[in-house]
Amino acid sequence: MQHFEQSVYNLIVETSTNLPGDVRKVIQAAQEAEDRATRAGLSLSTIATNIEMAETNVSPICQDTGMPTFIVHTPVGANQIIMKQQIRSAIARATKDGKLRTNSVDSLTGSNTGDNLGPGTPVIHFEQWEKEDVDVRLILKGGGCENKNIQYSLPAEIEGLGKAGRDLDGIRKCVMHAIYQAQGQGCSAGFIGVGIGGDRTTGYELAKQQLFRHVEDTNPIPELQQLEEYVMENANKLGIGTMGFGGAVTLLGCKAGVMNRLPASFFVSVAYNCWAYRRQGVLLNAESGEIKEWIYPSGSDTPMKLAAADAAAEAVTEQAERREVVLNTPISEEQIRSLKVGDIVIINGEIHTGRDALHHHLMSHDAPVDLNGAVIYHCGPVMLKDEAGWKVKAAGPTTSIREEPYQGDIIKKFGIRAVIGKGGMGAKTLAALQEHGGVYLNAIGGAAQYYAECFKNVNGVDFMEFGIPEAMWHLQTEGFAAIVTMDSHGSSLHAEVEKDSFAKLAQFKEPVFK
Ligand SMILES: O=C(O)C[C@H](O)C(=O)O
Ligand code: SF4
Repeated sequence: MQHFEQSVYNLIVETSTNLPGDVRKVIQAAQEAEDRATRAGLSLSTIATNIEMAETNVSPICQDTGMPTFIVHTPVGANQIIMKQQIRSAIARATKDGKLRTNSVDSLTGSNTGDNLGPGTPVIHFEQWEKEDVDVRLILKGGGCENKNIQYSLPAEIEGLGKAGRDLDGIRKCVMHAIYQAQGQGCSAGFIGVGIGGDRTTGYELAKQQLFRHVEDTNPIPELQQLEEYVMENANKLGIGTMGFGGAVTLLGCKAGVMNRLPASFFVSVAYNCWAYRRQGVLLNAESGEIKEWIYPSGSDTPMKLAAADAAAEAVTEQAERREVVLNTPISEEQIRSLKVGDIVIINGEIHTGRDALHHHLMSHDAPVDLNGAVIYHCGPVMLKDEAGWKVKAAGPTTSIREEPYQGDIIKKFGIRAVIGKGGMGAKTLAALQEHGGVYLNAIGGAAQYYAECFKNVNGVDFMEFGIPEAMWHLQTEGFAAIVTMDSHGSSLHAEVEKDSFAKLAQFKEPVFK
């Protein structure tokens, strides 16, 4: 097994940087289905470009490289203790090389271990089988989409859909609601794994296991095949679209599995995965540990480029028609008040990253830099340091709604004019934007390579003690494009899409499966 560790390292790098062919195909199909002149269409071409960039740069597709979760099948008698040690060293090495973000955080102290190792991380499941080879599969599922997982206990009264019983039709309602409640916050268009039955723990596990299925496969259980087909036919009618901007494509895949349950329990667990659906696998020679074959089609065989170049050309034409405003930091109130939902903003100058730990801190402390007229970017980047200093390796937006309890107060306290993130924010922030004169700018979630290119220099960093993702990075920025989705006049695209999709959810109320 001398090559085992290297093979696992290669698997990690491939999973983080090269989206598999079956996933790429459905993203391409979404591009075809979506009107390219819309916000959703433009976002999909950015996503396609980002997928290509990650492959070329051998850098993370999305900065959130998730909870590394391995499922390993070994021949009887194989030494699992050594395998576990080697998986852990491969994880630490991939982290050091900037292929994974430092994602393992002490839940009590908040300190980041810095190497992705710690109690519970990475997750490794072993299973023995009677074959000769070792099968290692890995999924990197990010925190934003993980937060949109949901579990239902039937029978239940489901918001917008009424009564859901302990039958296939009740399950159908849970799944439709799960897609609705994710809105754009899990970086739609997404994939869902559904686990029917089990207990609360095994139900979620079953849901996540479904994400290891091939996108094109067919469910062998007729009822579940029917369910999957129904969901694929109907989910897009919710109109949530890419990043929750509204649009024709909301869901890219649905896979359901079933297991027995206790008489008293009936759980339906849904694992939501963003478009950055990073999972791969390798079959290894059990003697040498060398890779014999890859389990999922390689992304390199399905280039996004044609589609990306084509769409980019159209996007240029489109941008000529769309209002585009260039803003240099610090930004004045007058400039902000002139912006409306739908405008595209291009930001130049220094901006500052800030997410959960920073927002909490700023509630009761001063800021280390002047934030008057500033732009805060909800982002936890992948950073690497060499002799020349820090470099941004991947830097897409994080889900903004987590900052909802703080954002309005912080905007007013420090005089911030723009907040960049994804998925939108709530009523409290909207009111603060209106009162103080601020905007919320939505960037494309997961497009971490695309945005990393906009950061020309790392001017400085504060709060390194929060760990790399949570630190406050001061970034010299050029040409960062984002869409105004909440303005200073009380308009919010997110509130609109949520309201529209809720109205559309009601069409799925009547029973379908008897
Ligand atoms: O932690 C992050 O960088 C992003 C997260 O995956 C999110 O979707 O909010
Ligand atoms: S930022 Fe979006 S694409 Fe990246 S892990 Fe989170 S949900 Fe997925």
